[in-house]
Amino acid sequence: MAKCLVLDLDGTITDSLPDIAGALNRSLARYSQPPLALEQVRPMVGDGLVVLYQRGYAARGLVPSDEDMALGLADYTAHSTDETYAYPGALDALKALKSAGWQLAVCTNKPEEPARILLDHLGLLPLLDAVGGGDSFPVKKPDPDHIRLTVKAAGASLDEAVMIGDHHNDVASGKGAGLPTIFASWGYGPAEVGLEADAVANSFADVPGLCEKLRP
Ligand SMILES: O=C(O)COP(=O)(O)O
Ligand SMILES: [Mg+2]
Repeated sequence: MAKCLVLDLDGTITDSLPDIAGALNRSLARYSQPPLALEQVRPMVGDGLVVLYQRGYAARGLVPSDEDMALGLADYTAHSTDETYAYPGALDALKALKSAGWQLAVCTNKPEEPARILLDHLGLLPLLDAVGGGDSFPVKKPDPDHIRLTVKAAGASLDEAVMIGDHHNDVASGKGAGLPTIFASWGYGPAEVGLEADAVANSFADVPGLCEKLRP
């Protein structure tokens, strides 16, 4: 079996914050609430859209209804590529790993439909062996089974996999599944998450080398 890099999506491959915050703020505007700043939304990202909406609404003293959630998911899915871009070097690093024989899988707490739309839009989907979304399985990060099921869907082995992410949930779930972990320092997580990881990447250019080091 081939080696496999499991990648988080938001804050690791893509800077998705503007579109996530945009959808949340359009939802809050329905209740005449002023928009939350990107800096306020950034630490709310990481546990999927439902929790994001709960946190965003809570910041305005509100609780989202089921209808708010359904409309919010549809709105985000329709706008997930408006202002979201891959971080510099992402495509080159993933192509380099692929050429070196690595399999690639995305494990994200974002729902699978907008995740696939976004990855397809950025030209990354053809490089991937699996996309494990926040609603693809009965579990999501930080549950290590989200990683295990994504690696399995890629047809890869946990013994040869590496996890990279920008959030405590990524490092915790990766470690829980027995994977060496890389902290993506350019994302949304606080720098302290790097202390929990086996390695810290400061740009995508670091990633292929760290992968080979962690799984020689
Ligand atoms: O949508 C989220 O809250 C987080 O998504 P991620 O797991 O790709 O960072
Ligand atoms: Mg993330």
